Amino acid sequence: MTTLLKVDHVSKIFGGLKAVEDVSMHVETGELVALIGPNGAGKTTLFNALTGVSPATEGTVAFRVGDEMVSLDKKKPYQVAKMGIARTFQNIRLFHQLSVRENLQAAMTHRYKEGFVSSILRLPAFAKQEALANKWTDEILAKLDLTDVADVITANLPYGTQRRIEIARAVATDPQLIFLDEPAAGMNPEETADLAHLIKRLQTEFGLTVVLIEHDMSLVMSLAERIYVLEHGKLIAEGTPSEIQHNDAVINAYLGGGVHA
Ligand SMILES: Nc1ncnc2c1ncn2[C@@H]1O[C@H](COP(=O)(O)OP(=O)(O)OP(=O)(O)O)[C@@H](O)[C@H]1O
Repeated sequence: MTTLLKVDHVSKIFGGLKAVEDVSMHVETGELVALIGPNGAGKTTLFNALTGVSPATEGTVAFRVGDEMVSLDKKKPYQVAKMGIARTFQNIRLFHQLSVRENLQAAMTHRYKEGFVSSILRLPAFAKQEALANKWTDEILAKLDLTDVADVITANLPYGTQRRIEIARAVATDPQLIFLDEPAAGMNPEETADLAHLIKRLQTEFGLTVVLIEHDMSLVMSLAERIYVLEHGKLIAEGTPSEIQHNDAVINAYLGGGVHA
């Protein structure tokens, strides 16, 4: 196994609040890892620190590019995306007035190598790129069962489908690593079962490394190979689903909520 993402002693402070405190973790290439913890534990803050959305106050983050581990510190979200890291958000952030296809194509723009002049003059090289992007879009739409709704305005689609489109859009950026922030939030049991299948496919079929924040414990326990647990900004445990379910510190953190699948 090779390490794809390495997080060393990351902290994030908001005013006087240490939302994330001295977190170190690693993600191996091809793994499906979950990050869990009670409400307000700092999970989204950590995702934001790792993806340049709201940089860490302290610590370092490195991502593998070829044989090298490259620092993500001070990188802007678009630079992080270009390096091969995609993410979805807890609250859906699609272009709601655009079609599904247009949402995916907007996510692909950094794949275009041709410049502005080539694009406005519609030079042959640009037309070739555009044809390739259309082909990629069709492939992703088909693989994520979205072909039937490709030309529908996303605002008019059910919530579960919008969540799937968010994942499709993240896939369209051609990432190596994908962060999913509470993808099952607000889904009914049937949608959640479909989602679990899709997340597994991201790993097995699309060859992606997946890091998942999720409150649905049965989803986490059935999908994750390894789990990190945050409480009050600190990592309190790391292990396999079975180890986590029997970890006293984790059971205490969830007391009343239940960590069992
Ligand atoms: N921009 C911000 N400014 C100040 N405090 C913040 C900010 N963002 C988050 N926090 C605080 O940081 C702590 C961690 O929040 P965060 O959203 O990361 O937790 P979480 O584990 O993702 O929670 P949930 O599971 O409820 O989504 C909380 O106390 C929250 O109020």
